Amino acid sequence: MSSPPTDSYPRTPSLSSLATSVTSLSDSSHSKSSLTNNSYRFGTLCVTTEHKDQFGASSVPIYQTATFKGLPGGQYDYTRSGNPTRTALETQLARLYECRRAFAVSTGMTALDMIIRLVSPGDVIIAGDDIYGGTDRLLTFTKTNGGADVRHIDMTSQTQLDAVLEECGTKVKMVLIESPTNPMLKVLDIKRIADSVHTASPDSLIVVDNTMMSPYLQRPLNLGADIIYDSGTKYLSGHHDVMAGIIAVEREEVVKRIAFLINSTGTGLAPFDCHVLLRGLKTLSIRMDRQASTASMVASYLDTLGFQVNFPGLLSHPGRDIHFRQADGAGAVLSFSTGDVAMSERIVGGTRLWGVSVSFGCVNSLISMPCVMSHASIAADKRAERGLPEDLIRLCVGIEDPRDLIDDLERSLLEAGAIYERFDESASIPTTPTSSSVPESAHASAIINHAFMADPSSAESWAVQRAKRFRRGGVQLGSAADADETETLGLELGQKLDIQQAAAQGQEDIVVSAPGKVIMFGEHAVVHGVTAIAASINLRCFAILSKRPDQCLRLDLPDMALYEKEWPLGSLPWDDFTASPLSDGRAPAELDQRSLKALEAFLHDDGLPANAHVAALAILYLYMTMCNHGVRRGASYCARSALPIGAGLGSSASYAACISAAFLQLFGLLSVSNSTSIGRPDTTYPGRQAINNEQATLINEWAFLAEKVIHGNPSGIDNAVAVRGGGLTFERAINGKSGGMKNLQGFKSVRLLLTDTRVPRQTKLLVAGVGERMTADPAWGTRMMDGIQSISDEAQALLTDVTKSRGDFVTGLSSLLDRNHEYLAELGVSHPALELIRTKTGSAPYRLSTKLTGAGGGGCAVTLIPDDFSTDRLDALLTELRETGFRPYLTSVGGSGLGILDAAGTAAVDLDAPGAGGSSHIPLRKAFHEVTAEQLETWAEQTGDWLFI
Ligand SMILES: Nc1ncnc2c1ncn2[C@@H]1O[C@H](COP(=O)(O)OP(=O)(O)O)[C@@H](O)[C@H]1O
Ligand SMILES: C[C@@](O)(CCOP(=O)(O)O)CC(=O)O
Repeated sequence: MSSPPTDSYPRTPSLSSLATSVTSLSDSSHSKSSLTNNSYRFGTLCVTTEHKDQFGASSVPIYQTATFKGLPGGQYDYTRSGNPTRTALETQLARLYECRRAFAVSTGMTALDMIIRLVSPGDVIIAGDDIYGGTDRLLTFTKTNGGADVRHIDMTSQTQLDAVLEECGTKVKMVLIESPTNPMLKVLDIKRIADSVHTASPDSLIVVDNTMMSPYLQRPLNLGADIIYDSGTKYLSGHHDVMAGIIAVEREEVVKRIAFLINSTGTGLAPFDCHVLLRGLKTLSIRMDRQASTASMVASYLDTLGFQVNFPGLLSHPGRDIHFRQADGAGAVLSFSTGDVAMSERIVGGTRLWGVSVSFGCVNSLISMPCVMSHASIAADKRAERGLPEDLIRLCVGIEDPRDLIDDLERSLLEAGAIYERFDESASIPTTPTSSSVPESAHASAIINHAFMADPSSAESWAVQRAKRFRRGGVQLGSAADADETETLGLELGQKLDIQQAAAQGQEDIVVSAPGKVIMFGEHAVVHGVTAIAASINLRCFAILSKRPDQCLRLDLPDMALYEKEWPLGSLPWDDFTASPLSDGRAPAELDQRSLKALEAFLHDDGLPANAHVAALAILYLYMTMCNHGVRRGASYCARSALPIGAGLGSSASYAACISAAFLQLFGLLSVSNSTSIGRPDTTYPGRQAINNEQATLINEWAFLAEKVIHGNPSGIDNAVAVRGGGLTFERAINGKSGGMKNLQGFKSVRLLLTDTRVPRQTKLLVAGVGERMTADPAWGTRMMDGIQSISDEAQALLTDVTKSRGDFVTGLSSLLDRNHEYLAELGVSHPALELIRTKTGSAPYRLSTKLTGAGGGGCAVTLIPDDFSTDRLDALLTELRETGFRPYLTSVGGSGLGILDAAGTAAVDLDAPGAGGSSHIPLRKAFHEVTAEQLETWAEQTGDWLFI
């Protein structure tokens, strides 16, 4: 086997000539020596070299010299042609590859370049269709620059191979293969390919890229290959600190030609790099063992999660049997598809321990998306043609503790919405060496760690058990028929989860509601410190929040142009979102402008109307702020309002109160129980006072924050009413005033007509407009504010004066309404439509008092209906208003504030079901979506017991 090099290629001197004091282990370099592969096993070969030097150096010295002195005929003259450090490395590589001769060149691509130069123009090279991007690039260059004719085929297909062999016959001079392939991990039958190619074209060289396996796991020269090349940058060196390429050859004539090319082109590996590679080789087998066993765990983990995993170690791998016939292990590279490029990008970007990097074989684990990284040089259409999925993720497993690697991957998968947690008990996590049952001492934990690592099968089953805690998110689109039967929680790519099953798994829904309001006196002025008087109305906003085990947030806002959005949590702009709750979970006093901007930028180009945009913004702002308390929780949230929106009846505040109460519960910052619902004084809302004052304050503070997102500079009155209910006076803490609110009972018996002009307007702009006018003319502003304050004072007195007759009370209130409206008109917030309603309601035969309510500029007018106002007249008025195009609502005021559905009493009711009224149970969320706006109130009442503030 050992045949000394001849003069036709660079001299490769005997190392023994350098030794003076060390017993020679070999008398010939680049040969299988007395320390043969038969004598020692691979791991031993790795750490024993044939090197000997004149001083007995234990480690191969670095001959950092370009030239060697001496007369012609010496063993070395010029490092391009040969260098003792390179000789030592090449000798070692030849032992590991069990070959006649190994060469070390500057990179793996250099190795391929040297090999490709062995063919001539017109020759045919057959290459696989799943090859490294750099290989593809070099082959394309060869093909397009008058070199060989390159044919890419699926090398797993004997038919395709036979077809090219048949067509090209002996013109086939080289076949390039890799097994397993990179990155699809397809397995090729090396022996079968070598045999059929050699039969069809005996001169053809079978070239195997063995980088994925290294000589430790696979030695293709024994399978009929002629040349092996290996990127030494990968497993051979193992630390990503050197670049190198290896060519291993058995046939002597090939040895000569390769040696000639390397010498001629000067591509031999530099001495220092040879030294680094030699050092890396010592740990090759031990690294590979660890990396491969962890890779097996990771592959089983991902496979159990339900991903399409490519790894020859998996029982399901189609090439498994062939692989284990020709290789000693499955290796440490695997790939998997998620079904969605963006999701894959999030997974790759979300890992911390797995480094995002090209290449593989390092002691550190790496993650990449081949299509945008290592294989980006292959054109997209070619990638598609060759079946390389754009969403493919490649994992190159290192030597870290496998549990940390799985922890890191799992977190990223969760954050990307690729998996979500199951809640069924059968999926409990197995006891692991890191669990709390493990003794604390360092010694004990070392023993357990050792046992864990030393038993690959138990480690693998640990990984499988662990994966069973999760379900896969994304893809797996259900059929249209499925869609009717299961409730789509809107997982990004249509993953379906039966809501009843979800409920059975403990994912109960949170249902909340909050009332709208009518401002009787003091709107706008309240922003500037004047007392306002307001009361809740019996039209409410409702919201349902379903906890989701996956890491996604979904918003359904049917009232906002059917706004439907879903985001994997990992895709939200966390980096720039720094707002967080106070340490006790309370709301920060002010909006964090940076966080708000980040969210605005995130939602910026969603192409939706501004009101939908701001509605989503409010939810996301509260949600992300609460998340920054410590934990991110997936949820689907849907809000619907029985209130007219943007009509001045506090739809935004009731909406904000719902967001607050729902998400506070999601994050466990609020939990209410009906055990406190003592007293139940209000017969309409049996659970009244079940939510205590402290909880009401918490909800109100968060609701105010959401109102700020929607309104910019609200006074806080709307959300105070939406949360507290009833009637109240409200003063903003501004201009040195302490601010506060007081309950008022007087409204309870008042009948109001609210007439929606249906003229859209924006509170934010109207409030800002008044502010600007006041700044421009402070004296005018003061006059306005003082006037409105005195109206509020009079109204307060009236509402609390128990001595007043009912008639005087109503008349007094009516005149205050008229006076207040005049001020509002002077503030510039009325509208012709509002004035028309005033005219209609104020003229004969009705003679009623009306004012605008809320921000004005359109929106609603409020008309006081005296107790003795006849039904006929009222009907006539309603008809007239409707015919004019307005939308009148008769309402009572002073109802309950924020309510939470008592989970214990939860039952979904289908109002349309035969014999409805509670008998037919359908998923809560589904019912919530399906009932009409008018049915919402009834649906809510029938659904269960409500707890109120
Ligand atoms: N049911 C709802 N769904 C989504 N967003 C809502 C809902 N109700 C209110 N909003 C938000 O509040 C805004 C209305 O606020 P605003 O103009 O002050 O009117 P209002 O006087 O009714 O509070 C809407 O544009 C939207 O952003
Ligand atoms: C105009 C204002 O006084 C009341 C809110 O009006 P509206 O319900 O958003 O139309 C503003 C505020 O108090 O924040």
